[in-house]
Amino acid sequence: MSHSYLDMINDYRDLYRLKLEEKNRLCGEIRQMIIGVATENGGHLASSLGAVELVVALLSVFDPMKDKIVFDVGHQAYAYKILTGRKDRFHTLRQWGGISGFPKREESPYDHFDTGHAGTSISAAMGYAKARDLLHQSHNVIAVVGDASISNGMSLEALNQIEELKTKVIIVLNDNKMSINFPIGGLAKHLSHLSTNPSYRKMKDALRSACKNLPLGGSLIEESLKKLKYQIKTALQPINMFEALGINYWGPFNGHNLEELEEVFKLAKAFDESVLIHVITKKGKGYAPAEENPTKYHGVSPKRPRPDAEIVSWSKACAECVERIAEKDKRVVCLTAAMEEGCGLSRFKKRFPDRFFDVGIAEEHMLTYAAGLAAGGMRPVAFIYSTFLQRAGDQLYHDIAMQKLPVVISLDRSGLVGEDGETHQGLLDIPWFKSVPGLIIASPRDVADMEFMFSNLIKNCDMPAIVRYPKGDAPKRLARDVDAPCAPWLKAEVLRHGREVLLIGHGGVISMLIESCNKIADIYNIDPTLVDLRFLKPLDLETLNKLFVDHSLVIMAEESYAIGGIGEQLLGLAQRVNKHIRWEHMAVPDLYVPHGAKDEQLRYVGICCDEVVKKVSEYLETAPR
Ligand SMILES: Cc1ncc(C[n+]2csc(CCOP(=O)(O)OP(=O)(O)O)c2C)c(N)n1
Ligand SMILES: CC(=O)[C@@H](O)[C@H](O)COP(=O)(O)O
Ligand SMILES: [Mg+2]
Repeated sequence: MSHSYLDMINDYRDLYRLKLEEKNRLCGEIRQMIIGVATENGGHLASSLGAVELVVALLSVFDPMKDKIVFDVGHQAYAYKILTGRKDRFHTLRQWGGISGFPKREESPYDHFDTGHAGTSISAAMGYAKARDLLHQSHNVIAVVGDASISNGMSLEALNQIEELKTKVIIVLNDNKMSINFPIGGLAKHLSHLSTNPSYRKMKDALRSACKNLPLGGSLIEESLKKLKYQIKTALQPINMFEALGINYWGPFNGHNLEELEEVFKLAKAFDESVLIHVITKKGKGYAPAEENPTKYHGVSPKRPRPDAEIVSWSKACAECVERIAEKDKRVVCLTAAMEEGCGLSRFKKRFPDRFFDVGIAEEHMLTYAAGLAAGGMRPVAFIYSTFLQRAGDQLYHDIAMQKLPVVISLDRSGLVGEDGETHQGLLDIPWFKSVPGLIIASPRDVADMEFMFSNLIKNCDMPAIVRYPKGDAPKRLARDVDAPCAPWLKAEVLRHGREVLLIGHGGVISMLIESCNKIADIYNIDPTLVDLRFLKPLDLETLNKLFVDHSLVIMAEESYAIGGIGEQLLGLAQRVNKHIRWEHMAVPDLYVPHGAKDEQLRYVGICCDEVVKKVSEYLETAPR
């Protein structure tokens, strides 16, 4: 499709040149660009398609060169990127060295706040607004937040404070009646009440008459705003949570009607208090498959050769493993924080609806709810991405581990995650949680060990535990004879008995270390030893100390930050038993790993076979032969 209007304009600054009808056509062209690039590169298709008119109207009324527009999660901001100077680079979306899939300050002066985790936009906008007031500046601050993200704890904490802060923030609530799946809870019901309540008709009429005075400005607008406030208050007699918190509520408006949106944004710009503008949009708008199935098209994967049907994802394998245990053990319940599909739980939900809980975007609540379930005699398994567990660190420590409650955290997307980039990497779970006393941390290399670990944890262990695994496909059996049993509980497993060079790893790096052993043997005629730690807490020091004594070079690899990694902990132990040992820790350095394919990220941080071989060659150059 030719992009005549998109070609006609450089960026948002040229929007004023387009008539309303032309702007609507521009929205169609922007949609086509988003569909084309996200289908190729992967990305958040449905959310961005639903926010096109919202973005065009915002950029027609506000100037992102001075006004601060903060997106919540930021996965709906593709049209914003296209219209703020990245139209010609949009085809590099989420690719290594390309533009990020989320707003990123270092990428553009128009991106005012880095986002990726839900619930941050209102707090950040309030900070921007208060700074503006204290510095006697006069720009506008706008938070764009979805109907599920506004239910996140952080959003509610911010909404609670906003009235007292006596500063003006414009909140655009983008209500498409969807999270990734359907939104849960009382707030979702309240929003649908607000969208359908007839008394809002009166308010919209009042808003419309106030808009008529806009061009005149001055005292007339003052007058009509005063009248507007009174009419809104009377119109909104039925409880409205935002009004109850002292926040002006306007809406609902049609989030695909450019004229209506621009009108209300202009009024909000002239208004002298914080206001929440409730807009109704369709997730996936303009692309029938995404409109029909916004869950499936929330995030689309980059085009890659189809893995063979045999291969199963870690998420699916773990969920099905827990499902089999739940068949026999009625105490087992599964929890997710709005990530049912991502964590592979849809089948569990269908089979055990009474033992499945989607708490919404509420990780903190999920963990302490799981603690209560465990205290009450259940065996909760909380499925959560490593990056999102960062939100619930204290709940894991204070509410679960300290009370020794048997909650199992099924920790998905641990390690490097690929195209979502910095905000979604799973690199902190080991440094943060290996210090939690009494917590078991398991890191299986294959499905066989994962099943052994979940089964033992749920059936025989009254301990809090994490089972961590990476994004992507799970090897059914790796370095394991067909009918060989799993290694003993809490023991490390020597996968290859060799000499001089010792490779240590766990979870997703084991297959790379196996490949490295073969290369080292071929090139240097050295037969390395390879150990799978399997358990990161407690560590199997008995096995490890014996190995440290007998080897002179140790290369320890893990997809975790080096600082606080297991490799850092083991170094001290190794030097105690063999002060001549040479130690190499292959882990993520002290930096944020940008978006791109996972193998590009692994090479960038040096967790790869070539790096292992290089370290062995450097060692051989100096080691006495
Ligand atoms: C703290 C946190 N938990 C979970 C997620 C995963 N996530 C990304 S978008 C999303 C749904 C957001 O729904 P909504 O705010 O309504 O935006 P929409 O996608 O409908 O436009 C979720 C759960 C996240 N980004 N951050
Ligand atoms: C925006 C967001 O946080 C989620 O959509 C996340 O991108 C899902 O990640 P996966 O694609 O790995 O399930
Ligand atoms: Mg939504």
